[in-house]
Parts: sequence; structure tokens; C-alpha cells
Amino acid sequence: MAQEDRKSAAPGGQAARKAAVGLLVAVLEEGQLLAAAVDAEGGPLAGLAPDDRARAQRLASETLRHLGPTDAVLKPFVRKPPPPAARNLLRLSVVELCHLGAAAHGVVDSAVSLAGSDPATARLKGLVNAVLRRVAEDGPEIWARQQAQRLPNWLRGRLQSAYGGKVTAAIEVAHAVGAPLDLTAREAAALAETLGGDLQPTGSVRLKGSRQVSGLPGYDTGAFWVQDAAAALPARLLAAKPGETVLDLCAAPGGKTLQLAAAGASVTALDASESRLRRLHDNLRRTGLGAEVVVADALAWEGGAYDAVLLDAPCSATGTIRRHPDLPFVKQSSDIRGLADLQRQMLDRALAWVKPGGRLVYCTCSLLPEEGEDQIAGLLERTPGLRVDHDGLNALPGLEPGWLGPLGLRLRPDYWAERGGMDGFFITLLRPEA
Ligand SMILES: C[S@@+](CC[C@H](N)C(=O)[O-])C[C@H]1O[C@@H](n2cnc3c(N)ncnc32)[C@H](O)[C@@H]1O
Repeated sequence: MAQEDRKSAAPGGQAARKAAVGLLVAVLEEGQLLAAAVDAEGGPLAGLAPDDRARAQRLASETLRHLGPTDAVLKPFVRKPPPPAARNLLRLSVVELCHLGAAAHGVVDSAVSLAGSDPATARLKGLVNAVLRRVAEDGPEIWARQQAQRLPNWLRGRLQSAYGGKVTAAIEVAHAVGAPLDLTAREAAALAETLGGDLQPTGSVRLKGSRQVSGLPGYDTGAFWVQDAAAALPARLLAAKPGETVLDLCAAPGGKTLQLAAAGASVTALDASESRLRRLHDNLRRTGLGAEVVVADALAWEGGAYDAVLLDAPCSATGTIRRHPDLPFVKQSSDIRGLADLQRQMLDRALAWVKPGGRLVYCTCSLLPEEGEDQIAGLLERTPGLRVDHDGLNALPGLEPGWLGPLGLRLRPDYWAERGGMDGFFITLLRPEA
């Protein structure tokens, strides 16, 4: 979290802290995705100034990222779990005290004043005060003994089967660290220099600390767009050439569309979500890039024939938990089967739209083999003549040994730990029989 948040965690910023508690209640007690709670009309962020909105989101995310350690700190001091609003106010305060290093008197005073200002918590002012005074004294020591927050059992078990216990623990550590800000740029080296960022071996520009993206030089002229370093690889792997026709399936909000269009391809960007496509249009406008945009269900669309197809299929998004720490609390094991079925149908359709001699890139921001390797194993089995293009995969710059498997590229959040990690992804390049 940014230095300014550490300083401002308390006492000021009451509106942001109150809103952060509202976001925590929405995610943890009502099962809403954080993004939905953030955008909800009349929701916890309604009427807040942009700075407070951003701060509330950061505080809520940081609390979700450390919920296990937070509850471990509270446990000795809270005999009976208090009602939701008070419980989440206490959690937020523990994170401010033990993780963000805010001054104890400021955190305690502002929590007590917040509790008093809400009829749902007013009668618990005394409890909030008593608990937080004890946390201020003993909490940091308990916090220091905690391990990174564990994933829910259904996901932890799947990751342990796929990667083993040690890797799963390393992934949990990476989730607790969070994610840096990565940019994809038209001129990456020049942008890295202008912004004081680090040019990554795979071509992305990584910035340190939290920055307001729309205030960065080059934002208005579309010199870059925000995209995790791992998420930038599928379009790099597709390596579109000027004039080629490329279908970007499941395209919104359009990070990959922008890469393909910037490479000079004639891009058709398809997505079922009109609201997400509005963001794609905004991105095209800002960058001055062009694409034909289609609102359609990929399973119902009649399609066409393309030199290349990129399918970034809807998935569990378990590779993005470091950015979206609410996911483990909202997603369920039962979601996976339906998603895997959708991915299988989409793969078959996407392949049918590849011209003879063309190529298909498939990717998901998932850590689960069911949504990655297993999909490709199944597709190869039911499609005679189809092959994984290992030469194409090997030609990607910046890959490290061990990332490439027989079916494609497996990326995990614990990779590049010293650089700040990367999102989890499965990415592969397929060529049908010519
Ligand atoms: C992983 S996101 C795509 C991210 C995007 N490729 C990018 O780089 O910005 C998956 C997308 O699939 C879309 N989607 C889900 N079901 C779909 C369907 N049946 N047909 C078309 N798009 C669908 C969602 O609206 C969502 O935008």
C-alpha cells in the first residue's frame, strides 16, 4: 500500500474509513464482489470524492488481503463475534494498527467515533474502544507471528493437487503482497524512462508505489494502457502482423484488443457485455486505435474466417486474487464446472473461425488446470491435426525455464517474486492442420 495511505490511515479520512467498512460488509457478509459494491448506486461509496473512493477501496482490499491474520489478532480480545458493522470496523482498525503502522490513539479514537455515529454500532462504542486498546498493545506482536492468509479449502486443495503444498503457500504469500502497476506501452523503453518505471523482460513497464494512472504523462495521448505483465503475453504470443485479420473473442475491456490493433492488425473485438464494451470504446478513443466492435454471445454468433483468433475465455479469475482479494470470499467451487463447460464450447467455436494455416491463442487468468491445461488436452484429443506451436511459445521474450509445459505457458503469482510477482495465467498457441 502507498506511503500516503500509511500516513493517512488515521485519524483523518473518516468518510473513506466508513465507506471501507461498508465495502467489507458487502463482500464478507452479503457475498458481493468488491467491484459490484464499488459501482452500486447508493452503495458504500455513493457521494464520496474521488480521493476518498480510491482510499476506501484500498483500505477494504488491504483488509481482505489480511483477513486471516486480522481475525487471529482479534480472537483473544473478542469473546462473542459482534454484529457485522462492528466486526468489520474492528477488522479495518486492526489492519491500520498492525499492518499499516498508523498511530494507535488516532485509530482507536476514529474507530470509536465511527462506531458512535452509526445507529447499528452506537451501543458497541465501549466494546470497540476496549478491544482496540488491547489490540494496540498486544496486536502487533500477534500479527508478526501470523502466516499469510490461507485460501478457502476448496481452492487450496485444488492448488495443492496441481502444484504441491510449498507452491500453494508461496502463492498465498504473493496474494498478501498485492500487485504493482503494470503498463503496456507503444514505446516501452521510452515510457519506462519518462515514468521512472522498470522495463520487464517480457516488455511491460512496471511502476513502483500507487500512482494515479490518469495523471501520468502519456495517458491522454494513449501512449500506454494498464495491463498486468502476464495479461500482456497472449497478444504478444499471437504476434499479429499489419493487415492480418484477428478476432479477439471475449475482448472487453480491451487490453488485448489495443495490443492487436497497435500491431496493425484489422481487429474484430467481440464481447457479450455492453457495459464492459463501453470501456473498450473509451480505451480505443483514448489511444486513437481502431477495431470493429461486436456485442454478441460467442456461442450464438455466426462468426467468420480470420488469420488468427485470440480467446481470453471467462474463468474463475483465480490468477488475479492478488488484485481482487475479494474473490476467495465470493467465488465457490461449484462455479468451476459451468465455466469449464463454457470454455470447452468456446474453444470449439473459436477454432472453427481460424482460416487454414492460421492460429489460435487460448488463455485464462485462472490457476486451475481445469480451465487451462485440461481444456487444451481435451481439445487436442477431439481435434485431429491440431498441435501446440512450441516454437512460437519458445520465441516469446523474457520467459524463464519452467514456465513452459507441454500444453502451454503456466504463469503463477509466486513467479518474479523479487520483481513484484505477476497474475496467474494459462496461455497457449495452437495451429490447426493447414
Ligand atoms: C477475461 S474477460 C476478458 C478480458 C479482455 N480480453 C481484456 O484483455 O481486456 C472475459 C470476458 O468474457 C466475456 N464473456 C463472457 N461470456 C461471454 C459469451 N458467452 N460471449 C462473449 N463474451 C463473453 C465477459 O463479458 C468478459 O468481458
